[in-house]
Amino acid sequence: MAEHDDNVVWHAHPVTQEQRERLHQHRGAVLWFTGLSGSGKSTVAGALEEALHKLGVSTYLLDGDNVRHGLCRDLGFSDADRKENIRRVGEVAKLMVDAGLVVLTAFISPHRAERQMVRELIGEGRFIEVFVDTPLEICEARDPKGLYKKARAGELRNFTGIDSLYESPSEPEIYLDGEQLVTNLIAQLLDLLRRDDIIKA
Ligand SMILES: Nc1ncnc2c1ncn2[C@@H]1O[C@H](COP(=O)(O)OS(=O)(=O)O)[C@@H](OP(=O)(O)O)[C@H]1O
Ligand SMILES: Nc1ncnc2c1ncn2[C@@H]1O[C@H](COP(=O)(O)OP(=O)(O)O)[C@@H](O)[C@H]1O
Repeated sequence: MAEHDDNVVWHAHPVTQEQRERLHQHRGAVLWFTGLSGSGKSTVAGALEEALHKLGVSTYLLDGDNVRHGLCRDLGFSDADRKENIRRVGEVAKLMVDAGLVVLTAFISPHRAERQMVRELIGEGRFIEVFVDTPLEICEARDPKGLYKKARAGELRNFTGIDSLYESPSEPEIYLDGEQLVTNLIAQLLDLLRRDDIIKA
């Protein structure tokens, strides 16, 4: 892969992030959902986006399943490919935060190192790590896509939680009990966004 070229110079444009944020009447930030497959990332992120949209917040939801159909369609589930997946999504999220959006991302993002990489890329105060903590047994019982069944049968390799590692966040900005009602989880997330002055109280 080509590295950064010294002949490529950053260009500062006249309209700033601050001006875009003023227009949106809220700050730009990323809610980075992480958790096992089936933990509830997409469901909770989708419901939160709906609630924010009703409040007039400009949002965008980046979802692993969807991004892997386009931007990351060339990537699989080896450690190296997962790392590249998260790097690309982190860069896209950064641009969207610069545009002044509240970005929601729903990726397993199983490794601490990659989540830390995105945290540093986005910057403290704008990166909100949301740990959807649902026990493996519950995720496996939910199994909406039948993938755990396939992984247990040996038909799917490197499946997170089965034969590929998930490293739980040690200090997420918010911890969600993935067995609670989705409405309770949304209330907790909206409280956090108001408390951190991302959206208006
Ligand atoms: N081997 C393996 N391990 C984990 N997940 C797998 C695998 N193969 C396919 N899938 C499906 O891909 C979805 C996870 O993609 P992500 O981009 O979120 O993964 S990662 O962050 O790069 O680890 C994940 O979606 P979610 O269930 O929504 O998490 C699965 O449906
Ligand atoms: N808080 C919750 N309580 C009960 N079921 C849930 C909850 N959150 C998600 N689910 C269900 O669990 C399954 C997996 O949710 P999903 O959002 O697809 O997880 P992920 O995106 O983490 O793979 C879906 O069938 C969904 O309806």
